[in-house]
Amino acid sequence: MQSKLAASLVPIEEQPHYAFPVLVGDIGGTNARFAIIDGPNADARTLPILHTADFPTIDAAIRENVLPLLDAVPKTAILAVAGPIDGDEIDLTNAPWVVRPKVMIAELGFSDVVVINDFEAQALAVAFIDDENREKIGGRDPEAHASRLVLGPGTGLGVAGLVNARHIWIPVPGEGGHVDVGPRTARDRAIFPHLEAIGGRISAEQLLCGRGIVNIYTAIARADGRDPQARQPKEITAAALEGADAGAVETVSLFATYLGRLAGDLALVFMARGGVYIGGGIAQKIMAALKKPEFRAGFEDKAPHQALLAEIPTYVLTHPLAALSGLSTYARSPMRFGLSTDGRRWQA
Ligand SMILES: Nc1ncnc2c1ncn2[C@@H]1O[C@H](COP(=O)(O)OP(=O)(O)OP(=O)(O)O)[C@@H](O)[C@H]1O
Repeated sequence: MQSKLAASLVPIEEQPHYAFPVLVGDIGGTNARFAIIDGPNADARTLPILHTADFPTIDAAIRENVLPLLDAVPKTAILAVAGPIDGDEIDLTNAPWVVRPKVMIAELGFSDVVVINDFEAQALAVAFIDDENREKIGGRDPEAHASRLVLGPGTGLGVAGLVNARHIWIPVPGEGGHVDVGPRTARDRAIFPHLEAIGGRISAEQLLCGRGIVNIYTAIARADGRDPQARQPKEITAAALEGADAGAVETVSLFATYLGRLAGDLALVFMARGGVYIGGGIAQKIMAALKKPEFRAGFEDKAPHQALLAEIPTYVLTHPLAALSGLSTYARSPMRFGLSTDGRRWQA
């Protein structure tokens, strides 16, 4: 009775319908991942991951390395991008690509192009996730219909909420990766002056992404009076997991603490009793470090709300292509989601 009422409240003309084949794409600052869905009941077939730096434009990447692998030109493209969607030319925040849906329709042969935020796509994935695709790190069982939160360090730091209302899941995108962060402990107060302020402040993304790992590592060295070595994020996390370099070990420990603190703050904002999910490329690679006490301690240490946070479960998303899986579920059954396509859908 209740679900019939809910369905009747969603005007049918507001529920999009997509023609197959549908190409789904997750376009990050470093990696571009695609999958093709041939029909409403077909499995998504994932295509080889491309590096954005290897192609001058997204159109060249699709024309040269996606379309030749397909039996037919996709009718629909649903793309998730790391960047604000405002108009017909969508710039990626951390890469030189520009997504031009009108040009894609004219030159690549698509009839329908939808562009959403990449963490909105992660939120779609979290709506119907199962235990196989997540690893729990602390907390009680989630409340099935309570709000959820997904955040993920990658090339940048993405954040989205996921709210259940009127029996559908509504992703809430935002720029939560750019909130201010500040020092709490004496050690933080020694390290923070050595972090570069941008526009007079330190934002979460300056600590919680690939570049952020390097920033923490460098600031620790400077705080300790050492010249920092130039190292890649993956070299620092590999050295930390081997226990080979004290600066690297502390970097990953602080990264886990800072990620836990931010996740806890945002869980309070969303009252995320449905669970907090850590996506992005880095979390899966440092799972062992996130399972140590620092992450949950940072998450729960929120007086006067420690008891509330202690109950909220945190997970690492272990699906290797979570955003694509969310986009695929959405392409097949958009009516299960409250995803607005206003200003984000272009049709031939
Ligand atoms: N083992 C590792 N440890 C730490 N950082 C890593 C590791 N491997 C890759 N990275 C960093 O992860 C980042 C890439 O993350 P990801 O794979 O999520 O890419 P992306 O989807 O293109 O990013 P985004 O969606 O944030 O733009 C790069 O900054 C890279 O240096």
